Amino acid sequence: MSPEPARQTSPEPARQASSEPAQPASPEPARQAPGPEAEAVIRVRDLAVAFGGRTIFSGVSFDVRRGEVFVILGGSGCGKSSLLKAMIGLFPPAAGTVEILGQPVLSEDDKARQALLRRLGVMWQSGALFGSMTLAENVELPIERHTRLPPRARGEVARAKLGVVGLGDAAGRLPAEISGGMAKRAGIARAMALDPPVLFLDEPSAGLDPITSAGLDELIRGIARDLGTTFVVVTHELQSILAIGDRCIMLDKEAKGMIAEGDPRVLRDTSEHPVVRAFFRREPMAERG
Ligand SMILES: Nc1ncnc2c1ncn2[C@@H]1O[C@H](COP(=O)(O)OP(=O)(O)OP(=O)(O)O)[C@@H](O)[C@H]1O
Repeated sequence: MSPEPARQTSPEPARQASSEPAQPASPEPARQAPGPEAEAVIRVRDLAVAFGGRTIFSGVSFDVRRGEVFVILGGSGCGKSSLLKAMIGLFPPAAGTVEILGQPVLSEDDKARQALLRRLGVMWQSGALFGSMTLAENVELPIERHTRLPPRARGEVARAKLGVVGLGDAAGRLPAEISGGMAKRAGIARAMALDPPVLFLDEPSAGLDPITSAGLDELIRGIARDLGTTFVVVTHELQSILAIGDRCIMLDKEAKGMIAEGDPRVLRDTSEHPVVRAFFRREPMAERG
């Protein structure tokens, strides 16, 4: 796989003059998001998902641009995880198409489909590590399955990936010997094992305390910035959305579709949609329906 072009980064914010009062650290990205001119690495068009005749959502269309952190958000049960699964072709949608890296995810050509899947890294919310294997062995698994690298080289790649997520010293530990935050990091390292240009993360902060969650957000932003990886992240953690998201879409259970798209900070500050406002401002919603 050819290396991805480096992410365009914004210059560091100017240092404050010493006479200015210290500002609290902003949770918001201090970097330039890829603009509309950036290539779309994912194109979702008119997507609908239904289970047993029940439509979860329909008419969902958006692009994910190269190098951005794209967030799928919305309340419980609106179909975020189902959208993620449909995007990577785990099941056929009721309608619509998804193209990733210029290829349809549900290509009839099985070889092409497998080759595309190999280029996508996925970390599931429930994506537990294998308990009997060390972290390094867990990360080695996809390398062993999909490459012909000899064991020693596999081990080196696995340790390098663990180094990227700050677990270089924990390569020999078992999952039971590490914290929940470390396990998420190890899951990201495993998802990165084959250097995917696109990483999908399903609820990465679920079950983490706010400080550990903020550390994970930093990691995601760092990988996007330094390696140019494109992220698609499902989450309903407001802090995370504002910290990592370049752009987002919001799904809604009642609308059975998308109710907002854009920069999450702009949506927070300007959206007139009652559900979007309630979500970003943590306002209670009146009963709907
Ligand atoms: N394989 C399936 N078969 C039948 N129904 C399903 C299946 N997967 C999901 N659903 C239903 O689809 C709806 C959306 O589920 P989904 O998990 O995609 O929502 P979500 O927004 O990710 O929710 P949460 O934030 O609670 O994880 C739910 O009503 C769920 O029960």
